[in-house]
Amino acid sequence: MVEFDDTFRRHLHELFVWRRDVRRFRGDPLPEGAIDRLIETACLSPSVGLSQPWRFVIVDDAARRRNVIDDFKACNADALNCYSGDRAARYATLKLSGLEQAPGHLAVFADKASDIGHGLGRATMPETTEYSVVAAITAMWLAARAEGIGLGWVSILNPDRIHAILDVPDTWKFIAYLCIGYPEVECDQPELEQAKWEHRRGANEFTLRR
Ligand SMILES: Cc1cc2c(cc1C)N(C[C@H](O)[C@H](O)[C@H](O)COP(=O)(O)O)c1[nH]c(=O)[nH]c(=O)c1N2
Repeated sequence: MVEFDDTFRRHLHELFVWRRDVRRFRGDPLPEGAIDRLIETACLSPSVGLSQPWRFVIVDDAARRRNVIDDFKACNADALNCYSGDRAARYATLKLSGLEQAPGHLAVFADKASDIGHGLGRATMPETTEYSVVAAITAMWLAARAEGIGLGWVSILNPDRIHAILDVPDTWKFIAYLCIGYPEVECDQPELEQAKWEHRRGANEFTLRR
């Protein structure tokens, strides 16, 4: 039996407050096995029918990393073109990935064809497979922060292109590309809020009572 006391709860809350999406990484490498440890923690996450549909690809190959960075640049240029005026000018100043600096690159997929879990919970909501993978990424994000390691989620990518670059099975759906490394700074405020792109709103704005 494990009990969590008030001190732990306070620290846990601090972990939620101080977890950040990190795009600015220091150059120093991650300790040996750090990404493997994060993956092991991620595998403790809830998953529909205990299907554990998460699939991880540690991307170390320099040519594949370069191709991912090139894809990000192309997608980010396209995204910029979707804005105009002041919003476009502001978008252009944002740093939206740490792909070039991050010592760790980790792609995460959802295996849509796996029999693990025997389909339990997925019949009416097949998208619960993807939800399970996102739950695992969240666990990894927090576990990383607890070790002082920063994680940045990059979605400004073309999923088909990432599939081809990483040469993974067709049944794997691309969920996330994660940059992992030590952050340049720690902060309790989202970078997009600091950049005045958007501000964080409170729970009352998103909660209904019926
Ligand atoms: C599914 C998904 C996809 C993305 C993100 C997040 C999530 C959940 N975020 C990070 C996002 O901007 C960030 O979480 C919010 O701005 C809130 O900041 P904190 O995470 O609290 O620091 C993100 N950030 C970024 O710079 N480039 C990106 O492509 C993405 N993509």
